[in-house]
Amino acid sequence: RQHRWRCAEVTFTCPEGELSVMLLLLLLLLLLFTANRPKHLLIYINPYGGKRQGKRIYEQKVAPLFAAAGVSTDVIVTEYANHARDHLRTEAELKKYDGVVCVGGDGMFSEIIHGLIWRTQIDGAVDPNCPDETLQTCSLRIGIIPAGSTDCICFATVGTNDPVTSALHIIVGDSQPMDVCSVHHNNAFLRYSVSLLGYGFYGDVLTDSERKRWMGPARYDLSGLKMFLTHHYYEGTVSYLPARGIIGTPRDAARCRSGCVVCQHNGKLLTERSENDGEWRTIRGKFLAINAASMSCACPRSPKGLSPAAHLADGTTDLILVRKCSRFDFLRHLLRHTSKDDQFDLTFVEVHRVRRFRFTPRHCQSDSDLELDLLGNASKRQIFSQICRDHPACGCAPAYSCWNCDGEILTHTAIDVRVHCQLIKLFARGIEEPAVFEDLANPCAI
Ligand SMILES: CCCCCCCCCCCCC/C=C/[C@@H](O)[C@H](COP(=O)(O)O)NC(=O)CCCCC
Ligand SMILES: Nc1ncnc2c1ncn2[C@@H]1O[C@H](COP(=O)(O)OP(=O)(O)O)[C@@H](O)[C@H]1O
Ligand SMILES: [Ca+2]
Repeated sequence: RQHRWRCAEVTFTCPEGELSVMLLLLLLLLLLFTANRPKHLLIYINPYGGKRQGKRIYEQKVAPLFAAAGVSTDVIVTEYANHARDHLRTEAELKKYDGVVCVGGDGMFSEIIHGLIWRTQIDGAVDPNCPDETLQTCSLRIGIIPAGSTDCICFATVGTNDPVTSALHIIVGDSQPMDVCSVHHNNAFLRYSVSLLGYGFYGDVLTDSERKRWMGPARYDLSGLKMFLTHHYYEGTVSYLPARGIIGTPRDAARCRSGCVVCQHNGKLLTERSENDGEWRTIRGKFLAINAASMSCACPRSPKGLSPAAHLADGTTDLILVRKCSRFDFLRHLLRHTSKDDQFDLTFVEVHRVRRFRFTPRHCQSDSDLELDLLGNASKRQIFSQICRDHPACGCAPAYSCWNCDGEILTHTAIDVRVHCQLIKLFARGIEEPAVFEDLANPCAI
């Protein structure tokens, strides 16, 4: 609640008519030319997200504010999934606008960035399929009016999921840079991600929850419980390029806040330096979850987020590996998403701040890789007998999961992920620290 903004009317009185006209003109000029306020916005509403209230939220809470602030709008209510993405990619006359706004959840935001980033690369003659290309930054800012199920991107950039607050951040023209991960497979582009890329637990929760969409946001709670009880683990190899020379670690007590110096420092450093600096590291094992959090992923379900010290715009993602453990231990880890305890202070959890990572599930590894896994001299048959011992009930190879990519299912399992520092900008300013009242002895002075 402390991050909520509200409108207020202030009446100024001025004894002289001429002076009041001058002040009014000055104010109008300031608003027109000095502030970075948007004047014309392209708005996409997902009528299908969250509790299906997107259209009502926009019409009742947001449109009147835009009108009062003199912001003109072109509004499109989407008619099908990927409508907004495809419109932005091919049709939208982007030159007319100062920004694009989505009304919906993380899935709707994802559509917008896919449309905008794709369009920017094609216009700039950059090949989005090449994972090593330096992507062009998008010039249009993006606003989010939360009307989805988790709304983690809004919560982690504003501090609250409140349509009025988000509308006011858009109106005053705030600007918050944000990192974007590109996801590729064999030199083919798959998706972009800004919040959570999760394999295993979060991939399974998402797949199961999509079948329960009729339940609205509560679908995640039911699927979360079901997947917790199912307790699947997945084998594979994770390789990563640690972020070197940057300030900040995933275990810091400090948080990414408005005007974050870590983002400013690392952003500058990483744009100047070749990202291939450093050595790749490899980890093989059995995991309950592999999560990459490019921001804290804070949301009402997890107010600190999956990686509380992650940064919005530092050019890195926090790679969290939760190794196979008992249900009880996994529950301890999950409960720490919701409490103040350090969720990484567990023997089966490790976290690395990285610029790039790859994952290959066990079933995609070549035979020679598999043989190497088992001390070099194990035959393929021995490897399969190992698998069957782990799954006595079904006697088959272990199942494989999918990736949860900002709440969208990604069925490719073997992926190559690279962080693009500050590729997009939001109409936000990061989470503001609560005001510190210094003059407590004299509250009137405050
Ligand atoms: C037994 C106690 C369990 C407590 C678990 C609490 C877990 C909270 C995790 C929050 C993760 C947030 C990451 C955000 C992901 C969103 O992008 C994604 C899509 O959002 P939207 O399009 O708005 O619906 N949401 C999810 O994947 C939901 C994950 C919920 C898992 C329980
Ligand atoms: N008009 C529409 N009909 C059906 N699906 C849509 C429509 N517009 C957008 N979508 C899709 O709806 C999905 C969920 O959207 P989102 O806004 O994230 O809501 P939620 O937070 O409830 O998941 C996204 O995959 C998006 O592409
Ligand atoms: Ca980041």
